[in-house]
Amino acid sequence: MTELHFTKMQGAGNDFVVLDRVAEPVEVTPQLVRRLADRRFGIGADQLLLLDPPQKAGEPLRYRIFNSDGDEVEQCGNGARCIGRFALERGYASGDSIPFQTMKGRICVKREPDGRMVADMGEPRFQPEEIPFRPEGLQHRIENRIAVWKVYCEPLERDIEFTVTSMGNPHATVFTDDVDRERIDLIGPFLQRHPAFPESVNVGFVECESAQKAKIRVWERGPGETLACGTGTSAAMAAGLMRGIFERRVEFSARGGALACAWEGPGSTLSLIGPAEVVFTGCIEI
Ligand SMILES: N[C@H](CCC[C@H](N)C(=O)O)C(=O)O
Repeated sequence: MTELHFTKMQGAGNDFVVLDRVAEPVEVTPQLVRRLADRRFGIGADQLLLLDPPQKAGEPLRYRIFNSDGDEVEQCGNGARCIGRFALERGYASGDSIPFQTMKGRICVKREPDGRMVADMGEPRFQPEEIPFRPEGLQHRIENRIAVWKVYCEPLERDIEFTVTSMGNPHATVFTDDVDRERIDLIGPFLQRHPAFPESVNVGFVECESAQKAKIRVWERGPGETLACGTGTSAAMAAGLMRGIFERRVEFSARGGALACAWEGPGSTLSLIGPAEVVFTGCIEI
């Protein structure tokens, strides 16, 4: 048995177990991820975040993400802010910002004077092959600068419309009049199982209050509904800007807290602003 030191963190209620493998190399298997993420037999988390040494000389530290089901995924926005704060407080960078290498490219995280963290999430992508999304046979219309897809949702016995965005990981965004009444527990798994999403998908539900304000819920790939989803919020803001629904900065209220996104449009990267808090540190026998 060995002792594994961990830090429990959360960003707007999306919670993480963070491991510093620069200081404490440990083999991480899907079984270990599931055990650490288990809310009764383990520590409990939506995702496990790894801070790893650079993969190649001259590259930044590596940031890896595992969903609570043990699968490694490409990106996690709330996790980016948390791992950024974690790495800065451990002195892995001087100043108030730090870059990371992720599975799908480089991101950078910066500490704001008010204590919130800003994650530069890269440029949102919308082409089906970038998601990945295989819309064969699905109807769509072009709204402003983006395709809005339509699919018949058997569990609801009605059509649903969504846009697709990649933030490195795949997202479908459903705009709705009442986010609290949406059966996201039916629509989420339905789209995740749909053959159009060969790598499944995170499904966001957005209720616009104005061009600068919205409520959001996300049925994530992996844990299901989380209290907040950073990449889902980023994908929703990007899709909304392309549809002409949102302006270039939007304040979101998720069930676990407040997030904000700023994006100037295609050709620029999107910023995700929000909290990143340490809940407790500990060690566990593995
Ligand atoms: N469930 C996501 C990963 C975590 C995303 C979320 N927690 C965030 O803050 O972006 C996926 O399978 O792509």
